[in-house]
Amino acid sequence: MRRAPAPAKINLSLVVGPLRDDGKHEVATVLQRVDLGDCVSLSAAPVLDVVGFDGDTIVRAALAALARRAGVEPRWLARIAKAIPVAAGLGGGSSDAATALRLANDMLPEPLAVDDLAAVAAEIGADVPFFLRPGPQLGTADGTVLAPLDLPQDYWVVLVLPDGAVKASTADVYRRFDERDGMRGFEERRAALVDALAAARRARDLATLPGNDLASSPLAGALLEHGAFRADVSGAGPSVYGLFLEQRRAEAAARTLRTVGRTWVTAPFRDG
Ligand SMILES: C[C@@](CO)(OP(=O)(O)O)[C@H](O)COP(=O)(O)OP(=O)(O)OC[C@H]1O[C@@H](n2ccc(N)nc2=O)[C@H](O)[C@@H]1O
Ligand SMILES: Nc1ncnc2c1ncn2[C@@H]1O[C@H](COP(=O)(O)OP(=O)(O)O)[C@@H](O)[C@H]1O
Repeated sequence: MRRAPAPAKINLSLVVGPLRDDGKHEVATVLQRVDLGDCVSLSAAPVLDVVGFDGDTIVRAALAALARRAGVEPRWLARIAKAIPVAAGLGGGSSDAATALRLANDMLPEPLAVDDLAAVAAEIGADVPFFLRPGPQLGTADGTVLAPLDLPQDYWVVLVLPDGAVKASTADVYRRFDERDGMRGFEERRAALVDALAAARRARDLATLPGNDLASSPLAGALLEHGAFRADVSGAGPSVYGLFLEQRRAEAAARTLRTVGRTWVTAPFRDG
């Protein structure tokens, strides 16, 4: 049996552009894994089975796609221990899928090359290839073309999932963006993100990254009032994150915001 963590992500920036012919949007997004995570374990089994989380479709689809690409039968039992809230904009399903792909690929007699594994991941979802890579990444095209970023990691992250917030599907959130005609000026907004990334040497500099074009929340303002140097919605929401320089202030903010929803104090995920 092999086991590995499947960390959540936040989008430190999410610049959205035009709808493409394949139904996805051009984006430029800064993806950062955080230390709140699921755990995925994998063992050899007579058939493909996924246990531990009843609603899983994505780990199953990923393992089936890997087996097809590798020309083998999908003979794995995956076990998911869920800690990341579901449909919260924190990428839990994508992270589970990427972790399962990595573990299963390592068990193949002839593992797929890194690029082939990333291609299988991209078939499963736009966020999945990111979770195959270490460290923060800039995601472009539909989010699956990745480039590593050398960003500060010395801050605390408060996550808030507001009570009663039901996530519209990611597809609906992108559709609403189209209705707002938000894709105007995409090239300029993407260039502004690249410039801000080049300038980000200290944690506090992350405050100058462009925000989230898809979603906004008054909770971001509340986190800033509690001392966050940056706060925004993660992905299509509804989770909101705040970045703090001091653990003490992060914990105080999380305690106060427990009146509006579930909160976590975490930090950038470190490999190894
Ligand atoms: C918004 C983001 C930000 O990281 O994440 P979440 O908030 O869902 O975690 C991603 O772009 C979501 O990635 P993911 O959740 O993997 O999306 P997918 O399964 O590939 O696509 C679901 C649907 O979202 C829309 N979609 C997704 C990615 C993209 N670049 N453009 C889109 O328009 C499409 O309608 C697609 O059918
Ligand atoms: N292993 C899984 N973990 C979480 N969600 C899953 C999983 N498999 C399928 N899903 C479905 O994927 C959708 C997106 O879930 P998730 O990845 O948690 O959130 P998000 O896309 O908001 O980051 C949910 O509707 C959920 O039911």
